[in-house]
Amino acid sequence: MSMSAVLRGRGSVRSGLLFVKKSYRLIYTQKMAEKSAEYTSTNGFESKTPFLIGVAGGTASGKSTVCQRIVEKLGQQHKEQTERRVVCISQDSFYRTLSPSERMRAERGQFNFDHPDAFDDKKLLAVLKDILAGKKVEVPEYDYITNSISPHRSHTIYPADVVLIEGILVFYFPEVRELFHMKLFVDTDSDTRLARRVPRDIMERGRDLEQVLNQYMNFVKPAFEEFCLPTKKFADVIIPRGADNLVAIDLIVQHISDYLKRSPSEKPEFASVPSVSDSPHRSGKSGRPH
Ligand SMILES: Nc1ncnc2c1ncn2[C@@H]1O[C@H](COP(=O)(O)OP(=O)(O)O)[C@@H](O)[C@H]1O
Ligand SMILES: O=c1ccn([C@@H]2O[C@H](COP(=O)(O)O)[C@@H](O)[C@H]2O)c(=O)[nH]1
Repeated sequence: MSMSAVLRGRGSVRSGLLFVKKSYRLIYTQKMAEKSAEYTSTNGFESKTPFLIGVAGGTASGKSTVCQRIVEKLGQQHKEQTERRVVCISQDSFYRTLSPSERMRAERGQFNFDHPDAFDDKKLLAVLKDILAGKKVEVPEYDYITNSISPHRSHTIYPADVVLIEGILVFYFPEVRELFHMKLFVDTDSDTRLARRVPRDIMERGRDLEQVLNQYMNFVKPAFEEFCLPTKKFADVIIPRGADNLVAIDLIVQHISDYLKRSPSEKPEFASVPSVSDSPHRSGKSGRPH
């Protein structure tokens, strides 16, 4: 693939960042290729550090699903944790511990979990730095029913080649943002996101309809507009329609794969990356309509 191949959709390239609106062709820009060559120094860490990818986007935009697709396409989903070369972390694991009065408000759906202050950004930064330093880290599991970190459940993240961290505000904190080698923004329209969040929160997060809608109107929507949406401008790649966008996901996977091959660190033995023409979308096997 030519280094100067440029995506020529209805997107635009500004200051080396790629803004993609609706249609895609190729996703490499000269700037991105140059950035690949700078892999050893882009975030101030040594060359053996993992390729760190931030995945931002509104609630229920499909961030986790996009990460899952990337893991699958890199052939990692069935590997043991210790063998995985691509791992995913959620920013939700870095919600801070609430005070007793905040906890009472949270139980009534009156705490703003979409505000940057709800996160322990210092801890998130420290953990990401440890990951970049090639250390094994423990990442707690967040419990949306108790609105707190599970005291007894955490995941060990072993040194990996690619680490994805997804969350509504992963691009909000400048020191965290600067660590990423690649920044993705999952751009799914608000109606779709709300339509997905309602059943998810009722079925998986122990809420009732009134609670979900009140929280959405009072906190989630205003905070998305104030804190999350403005971070879209930091993205290298914007993914319209989230996980439905198989073309974008294939191109990103291809880029990660190429990026890793070009780095001076160990060459990962990823499963072969399917070409765009192999994707289920193109071969008519897509499960989900656009
Ligand atoms: N492309 C899609 N089509 C249909 N449902 C989807 C799609 N992407 C995600 N979902 C569903 O929407 C909900 C939120 O998706 P998720 O990936 O967890 O979003 P996020 O991580 O941004 O909160 C989940 O129930 C998921 O199964
Ligand atoms: O205790 C909590 C913690 C978070 N939330 C909501 O979760 C979303 C972020 O998770 P996504 O998977 O990206 O949707 C955020 O909008 C919070 O409102 C919660 O309801 N309770």
